[in-house]
Amino acid sequence: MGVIVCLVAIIGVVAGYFKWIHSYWKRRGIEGPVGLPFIGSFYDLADREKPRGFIINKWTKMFGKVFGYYEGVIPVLVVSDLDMLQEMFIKKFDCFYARKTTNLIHGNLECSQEEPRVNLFAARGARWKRLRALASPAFSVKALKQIHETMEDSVFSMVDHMSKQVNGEAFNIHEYYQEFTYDVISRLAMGQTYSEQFNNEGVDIVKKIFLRKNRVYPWYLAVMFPGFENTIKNTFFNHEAVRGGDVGKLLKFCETAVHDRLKERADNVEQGIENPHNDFIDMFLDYYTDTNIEDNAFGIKVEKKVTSEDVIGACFVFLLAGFDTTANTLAYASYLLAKHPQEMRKVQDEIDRICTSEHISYDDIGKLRYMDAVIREALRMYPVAWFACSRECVQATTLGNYYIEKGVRIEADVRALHYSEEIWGKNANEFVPERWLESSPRHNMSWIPFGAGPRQCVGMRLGLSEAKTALAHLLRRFSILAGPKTEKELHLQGCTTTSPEKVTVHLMTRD
Ligand code: HEM
Repeated sequence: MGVIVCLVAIIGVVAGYFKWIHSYWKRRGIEGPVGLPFIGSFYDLADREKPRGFIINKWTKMFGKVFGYYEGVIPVLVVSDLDMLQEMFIKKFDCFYARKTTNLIHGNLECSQEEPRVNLFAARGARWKRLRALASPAFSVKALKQIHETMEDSVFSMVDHMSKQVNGEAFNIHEYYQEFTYDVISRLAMGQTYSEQFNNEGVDIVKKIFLRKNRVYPWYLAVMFPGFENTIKNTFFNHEAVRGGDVGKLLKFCETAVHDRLKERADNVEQGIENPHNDFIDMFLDYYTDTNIEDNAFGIKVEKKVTSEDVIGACFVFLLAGFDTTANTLAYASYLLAKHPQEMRKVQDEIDRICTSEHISYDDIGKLRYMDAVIREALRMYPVAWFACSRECVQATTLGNYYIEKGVRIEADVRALHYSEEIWGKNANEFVPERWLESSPRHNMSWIPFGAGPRQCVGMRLGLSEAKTALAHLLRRFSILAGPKTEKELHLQGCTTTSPEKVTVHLMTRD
């Protein structure tokens, strides 16, 4: 009897504690969904078949431009107020330099003992600053011009593969884009020598990583007990939601590539051969050190040095980020163009006018204004990485009239911004590339598919030039058309980025 009373008392205290935690927003006069006991809204937001962006947007419609929910015990504020976002992403970056982590279960991301292998996407503070400084040169205009030929070669290969579908049955064009973007990033980042589309084992692995489920017990534990995230990570290390399964396979692949390269480079030095600069691994390894790096405090100059763990982390994140986002962007743009043949012909006319030789140069791509408008509009209607447009408060401050405590996580409702009639007018729900050709001024937080501020997507220029080069070559030879099998509405999936399950179109020779 005594044991039962004790148990009931403990359960009562624990339940009371969680209930109190889940009154955080109410105590501050901020509305929002309370969610389930213990896990808050985590369950709703971890449905692979109903991406979180849609759920959050449904709540914005109910509660307004600023509301709060709970990810387990962590209070999360959702914002679609333009000025508050400007403050968070740009003006008060020093208070929000950490991204809210929703992709892997981590230890302390600022501590190299807990997280020796951190990557640019997840890193925080001084570690992030150092990795960003190392990565940025690879994405400069100069660097993109240098790699344009390699990327274009992968485009030729993609168009060749796709041409087998010409004038035939409807097919899933997304698969071809996934092969293409993985090919490009493997060549740029990992030193893959030739195009290997439809022959690359990595594609299946990265596809599965993006389709992982978050409704798994390590995640439930991590959101209920965030203070023990490192212990949870170590206890369930080999779980597919942590560092096992396909994540483990991809990490192993990057690990082998980096260790092999280190050996190759050491051999070169011994034989007096100059080390090459073939890919991102070489670029990073130019700054290699085999001693541990102590990052300085945030804001202080950080030395440009990397460990092998840093390079493995970089390869991992580039393979993932470079693959999925651009393939999805291409798939969405193709879907919209297939459904809007007039707009597709306008893109084709522009390509015919500007791209007059066999190769399409980086500079030609920059002149395709209508194409640029189409891609921007596709990313407005289908922002692929809205989960990443988030931050964690690392130093208490205010946003607008709201006091924000350290540890509060903040998420932009990108869909609310991108579909706002206040911003885009009455036709916000329609595909209208022309809106990008007008010079009407808009708040710079109105369109944030690449995020904003110092942590804006480092690969933005690469992703855009890749998507435009691929579409320019494809549409110059073929037309993408909708047919009876084309989806009326795309089925979108994913717990992190938002991918279409498939995009079914026809490819036809041009009249
Ligand atoms: C159309 C394509 C792409 C889209 C829509 C996209 C979107 C995004 C978004 C929304 C963020 C978060 C930004 C923020 O927090 O403010 C991000 C970050 C990032 N992206 Fe992209 N991305 C794309 C292509 C790429 C490519 C091609 C690469 C690399 C090869 C890449 C690598 C990264 C990395 C490393 C970060 C983290 C940057 C940091 O925290 O400093 N992305 N991306």
